[in-house]
Amino acid sequence: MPKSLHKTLVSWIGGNDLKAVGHEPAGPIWSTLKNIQFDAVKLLYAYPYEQVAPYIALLECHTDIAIEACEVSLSSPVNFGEIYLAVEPCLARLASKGTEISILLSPGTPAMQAVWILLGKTKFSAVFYQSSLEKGVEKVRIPFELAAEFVPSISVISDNKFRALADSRVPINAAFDNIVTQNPSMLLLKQQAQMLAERHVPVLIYGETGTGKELFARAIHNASPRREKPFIALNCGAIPEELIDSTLFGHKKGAFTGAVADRSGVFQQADGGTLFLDEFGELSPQSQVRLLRVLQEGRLVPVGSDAEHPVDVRIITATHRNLMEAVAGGQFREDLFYRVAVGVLHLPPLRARQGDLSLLADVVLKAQGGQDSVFLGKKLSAEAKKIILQHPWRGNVRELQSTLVRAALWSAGVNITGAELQQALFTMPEREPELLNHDVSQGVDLNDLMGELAAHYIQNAMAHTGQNKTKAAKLLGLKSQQTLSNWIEKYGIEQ
Ligand SMILES: Nc1ncnc2c1ncn2[C@@H]1O[C@H](COP(=O)(O)OP(=O)(O)OP(=O)(O)O)[C@@H](O)[C@H]1O
Repeated sequence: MPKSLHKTLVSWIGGNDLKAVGHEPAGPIWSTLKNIQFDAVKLLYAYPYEQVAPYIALLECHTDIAIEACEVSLSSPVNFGEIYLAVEPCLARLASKGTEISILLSPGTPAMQAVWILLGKTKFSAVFYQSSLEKGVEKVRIPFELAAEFVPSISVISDNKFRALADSRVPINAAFDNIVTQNPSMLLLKQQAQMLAERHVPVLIYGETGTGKELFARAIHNASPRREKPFIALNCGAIPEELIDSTLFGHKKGAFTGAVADRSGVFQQADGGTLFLDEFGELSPQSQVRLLRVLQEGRLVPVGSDAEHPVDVRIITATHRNLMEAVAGGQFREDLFYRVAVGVLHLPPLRARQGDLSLLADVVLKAQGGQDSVFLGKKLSAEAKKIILQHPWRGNVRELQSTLVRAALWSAGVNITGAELQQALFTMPEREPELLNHDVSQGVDLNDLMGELAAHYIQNAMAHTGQNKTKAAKLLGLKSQQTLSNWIEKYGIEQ
């Protein structure tokens, strides 16, 4: 039978693919090409050409199918707007030739995966694959229709609108004014959050504690068409397992001991509005199943009741855990992950937000002045600002806020001095590394410990240099590539 369609695999080139250079090709792309028959492969990459060229050459030696690789310039691998603008024309060109598009989801960042799913499930009808060491290459079943279930108006959102929204000159909605920043990556995140606010898609916010996940969630709600309806926040990690069902879905009087009256759950309280599920990664496997069912069916049954209630909430989830890793490790349900991880935002920790410390400090002090006259007119002296800029904030805006409040409370005059700020800082004791913590009286195996240390740094250096032994040896202060190989062999270090 003649082939009617050209079957093309499309993928970003990821770090695990590049590791293959110098050996047999490995990584998700090669595994997929080995296992599934395609007519062509189209690869996008945001790594420097020098790093990618040897990989492509290696692939070409091992396969006869046509390989086309295309460099994409991204200011950040999580920039949704830029990723969209790179990916959309590529898929459009393939679709216009009648190509059967298959997308490999594994390589790339969660933002890249989210854009693949958005486009591959809406504008272009694509088949999805993923490849992992544990499960090999699999076709991915994405058990929902984005266009039908989440974005009924997708067809009326024109490319121009999407492009305009992706363009950083779009004015930020006032709902985002509370998010104080002058850091370029945070400004972009505000733009992306605004894009997501306008559409009824679930949002997943990653970030260390106190980085502003709830602040973003509230801003998304306030900028969305649901702004007049409730915003309900729930910390999933703080609810005991036996109460999670009734907290989420409500209960009938008498459903269990202590249920003295009917009570609505957060889904009902947030009806028509937004439900923010913080510490989402902490939900137990049982709760994950029940939540998934409610999200799939759009209906819930309160504990102890027979009556079904329709669910009309927008879900925003937040976590500090890497959920992709939790999915790979089997602790988090993959189907639930894909259901909530449509719009993904990664909030950087405070220590990575250049330019924000000083600005935030001023805003926090001013805001505190509005709440309590004790703080009115308090200012940071130049010395206090210097200490703030030099302090290794662990990532947390809350830590900065409470330090400033303490310093302002203790300061005698209008100006907070350096000494007053220093006094207000809590310094965390450094944790002694495990490696130095063994009890010698119980005996230690020095060779094992040396091997552990060597493996840690050698693997890091190899990853950092794209598996280039000469460069890695240099980074580790070793004489040559041969010396590095000797270490690898001596301690049996896996690469
Ligand atoms: N960019 C910012 N501008 C102004 N305030 C901020 C900013 N980021 C965080 N904050 C403030 O820091 C505090 C912590 O923020 P938030 O509760 O949103 O963090 P979170 O990531 O949800 O924390 P957790 O993970 O602990 O729940 C809040 O008082 C918030 O207003």
